Amino acid sequence: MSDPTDTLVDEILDPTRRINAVRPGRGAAQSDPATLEADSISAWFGDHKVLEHVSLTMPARKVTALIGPSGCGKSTFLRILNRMHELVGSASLAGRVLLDGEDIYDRGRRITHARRQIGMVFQKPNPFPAMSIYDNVTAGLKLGGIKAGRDDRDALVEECLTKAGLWKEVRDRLRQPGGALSGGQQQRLCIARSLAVRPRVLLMDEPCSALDPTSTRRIEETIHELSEEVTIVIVTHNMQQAARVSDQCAFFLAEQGTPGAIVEHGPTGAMFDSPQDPRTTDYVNGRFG
Ligand SMILES: Nc1ncnc2c1ncn2[C@@H]1O[C@H](COP(=O)(O)OP(=O)(O)OP(=O)(O)O)[C@@H](O)[C@H]1O
Repeated sequence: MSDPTDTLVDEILDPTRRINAVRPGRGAAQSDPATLEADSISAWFGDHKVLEHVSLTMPARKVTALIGPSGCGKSTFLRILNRMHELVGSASLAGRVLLDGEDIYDRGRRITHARRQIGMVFQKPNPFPAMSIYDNVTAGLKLGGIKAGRDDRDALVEECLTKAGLWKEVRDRLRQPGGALSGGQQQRLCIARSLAVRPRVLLMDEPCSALDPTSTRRIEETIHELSEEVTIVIVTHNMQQAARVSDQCAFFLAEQGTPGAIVEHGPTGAMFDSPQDPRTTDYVNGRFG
């Protein structure tokens, strides 16, 4: 796993982002939720093939859950969706990832272009612990040397913390360190930080696995509230969570040493109530994995 801070820095290095980043509520065209489409993705670490011909459409304004047993390639697939996979030295891939029809892997397309439009929230909350809550949200702007007036920054901080469901809890202590928040609050702060650069897609890699049930519920509410603002793709091991938060699910499986592939995908209700493949039935009913 690469250092998420690098991603954050990369996300905001393009100065064309300036207007959208600092003007809450404007720049709708560039920050509208996008449809993400994986087209026949295969992936390797060295000569170990871990994904084979994975195709999946993740529609705009919907929550897509990636489910499946450990090691079937869910996180690898997620990292391919915002070009983080290529940060691993031995990693390679084939296939295309289309963001509203444009391949993020096209020659000549900068890696930063994908990263700033497709944000990521990690398993373990990773705010800058000594930095204030306020500065955590605006960290991306500062690291990129993007200048914003005080009023714009204040508005952006309030907007992003509100969207992340944290504003009411921290509005009176914005100058306190991010590290002083609870685990669940830290994760929502990380979501707010991701939103500050106005991504069109938000990838979440088991965002609740380090959190207690109450914080988990709060993050799930946040995911629900955000889905109108940004396309969401979430990896989760928790079947109840997948059922609660997602509109559609994709079930990944790597059988007997074969690379991971999607066994079945579809609307979440159908995946849980009437799966087509017996392996999906067994997995969603907790018979393996
Ligand atoms: N950096 C890496 N170098 C080499 N192999 C890796 C690397 N990351 C993952 N793999 C391998 O790729 C395969 C898929 O791993 P991945 O983490 O994508 O699965 P996963 O479904 O997300 O698992 P989990 O649910 O346990 O997180 C596994 O065999 C894993 O060992």
